[in-house]
Amino acid sequence: MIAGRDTTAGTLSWFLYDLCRDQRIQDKIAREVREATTGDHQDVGGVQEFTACLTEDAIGSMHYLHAALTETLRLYPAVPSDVKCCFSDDTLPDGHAVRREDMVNYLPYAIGRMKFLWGDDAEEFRPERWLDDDGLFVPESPYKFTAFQAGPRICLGKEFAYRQMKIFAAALLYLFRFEMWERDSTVGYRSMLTLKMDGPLYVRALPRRSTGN
Ligand code: HEM
Repeated sequence: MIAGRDTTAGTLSWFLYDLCRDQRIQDKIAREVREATTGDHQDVGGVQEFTACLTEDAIGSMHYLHAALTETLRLYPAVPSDVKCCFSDDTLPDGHAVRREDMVNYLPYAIGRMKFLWGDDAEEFRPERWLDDDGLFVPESPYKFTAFQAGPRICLGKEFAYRQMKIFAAALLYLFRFEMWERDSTVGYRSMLTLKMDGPLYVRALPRRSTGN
């Protein structure tokens, strides 16, 4: 339940929060979703007609949405801290010696915000950092972007999670524009097994097509 549900649900909450704080990015994703699905035909009807346009190809072509979800996971990794147990005496890449049965924690939350890895704007939500000059998504090494862990025990549901989140986000952003209920309000986090918000996220949902964006 935690692996498959709290992770994606929590990530989508942080994603919505990020988009409420930057309407430019939100509108850009909504445009990409529209172009990839219904194109110029803006009046496809309701959610059922829209989801019929969400083909494999359409979802696969949403590079900016993919980048925005990845950027959300960089800043708000669903598993913010992960613990491992050493099978044998070893030396970590930085020269640190560990002994058999030592516990080692790594912190995707901290790693995702390190300036020496991500640049001076590491704390900024900027999906563009994941795109090449043609707007195509460029993945990072899982040893740098650690939200899904790395190596043989990397998250088994990673591709499924992206697909699920992209479908959900695309439907929401095609139909609605979201803004914070109280302008400029912020939320903090509670670090549990997964990264939770420390309170409710109050947002306002406005029908998007009537806004022209
Ligand atoms: C945003 C979504 C998700 C994130 C960030 C995430 C992250 C992770 C992380 C960090 C681990 C490694 C935990 C550890 O062993 O220390 C993991 C493992 C795993 N995840 Fe996910 N996960 C997500 C969604 C999902 C979904 C949707 C599923 C299933 C449909 C899933 C299935 C699994 C499974 C089965 C493992 C264990 C893999 C193994 O030990 O070989 N995850 N995930």
